[in-house]
Amino acid sequence: MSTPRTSLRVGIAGLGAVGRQLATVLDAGIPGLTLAAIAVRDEAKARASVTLTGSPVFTDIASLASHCDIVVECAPAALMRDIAVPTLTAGKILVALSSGALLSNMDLVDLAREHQGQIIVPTGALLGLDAVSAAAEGVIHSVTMTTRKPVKGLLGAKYLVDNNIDIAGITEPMRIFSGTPREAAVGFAANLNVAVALSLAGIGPDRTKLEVWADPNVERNIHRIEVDADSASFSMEIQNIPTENPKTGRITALSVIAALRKLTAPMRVGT
Ligand SMILES: NC(=O)C1=CN([C@@H]2O[C@H](COP(=O)(O)OP(=O)(O)OC[C@H]3O[C@@H](n4cnc5c(N)ncnc54)[C@H](OP(=O)(O)O)[C@@H]3O)[C@@H](O)[C@H]2O)C=CC1
Ligand SMILES: O=C([O-])CC(=O)C(=O)O
Repeated sequence: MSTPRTSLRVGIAGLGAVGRQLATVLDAGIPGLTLAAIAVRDEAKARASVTLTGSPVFTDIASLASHCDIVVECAPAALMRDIAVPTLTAGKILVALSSGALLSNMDLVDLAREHQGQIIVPTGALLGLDAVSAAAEGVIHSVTMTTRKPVKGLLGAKYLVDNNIDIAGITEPMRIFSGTPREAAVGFAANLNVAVALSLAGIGPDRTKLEVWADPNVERNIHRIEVDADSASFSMEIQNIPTENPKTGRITALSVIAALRKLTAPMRVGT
């Protein structure tokens, strides 16, 4: 009989909207995956925010990697390096949700290569990165994404503050940004990680085109993508139901679970 695959120890960095959902699903039991540790900054508050039957270690982000084989980064973007460097230096896997923060820290890819670690950017709150990466094996002519979010999913973004754009009282949809994912990663660090993930799968953060609308008439975070390539043209749209964090869709944590399952599954579906 062959040796059974060992269980991969998963660590969660940041117990917010995504982290709590991930912790709950992992704690309920997924074959091949064990919730080993959670990095938080206020342990008492974190323990009170989630009900777990298992006993993961509660620790800080500097020590997290030492308890795990995989670290899922679901913390504010500004903490990306603090989480990624110890994980990748130890040759482990980093699942990066604050994908916008990767653009200004691309040396992390070299660090992963040097230590045989790996950075996984999951599809997260988006869709279709399988088709976009397949098309990128040929020639993609253009990728355009239009994001439409309720006002509360955008309030407080740096771009709005820096440009004195007031969306609080709008009664009609308002186009608030037209540019690239690279620009959005700076101006909307907590709102448009999906655009950066799309760009990394396709034609990069400077050639991908992005429009962002604040829309008082929608309740979901809606992303529409149009791709024109030499292999296919396709368009797709996702309408995300927000979590308790209005910026974050419910499907985000589920996308991470699906990606983690593929690491040990005897059959993988999708690229
Ligand atoms: N790629 C994608 O598709 C998506 C990416 N995202 C991104 O994923 C990340 C997580 O999203 P979400 O869960 O909604 O965010 P939340 O704001 O709900 O959660 C972030 C958590 O990080 C914690 N945190 C802050 N500082 C530290 C620290 N020093 N050590 C440990 N924990 C800390 C916060 O704790 P405290 O409660 O103490 O403040 C909070 O619980 C964000 O960057 C978001 O932009 C989100 C959705 C989709
Ligand atoms: O891009 C993000 O970080 C989150 C997002 O739009 C969504 O959840 O729909």
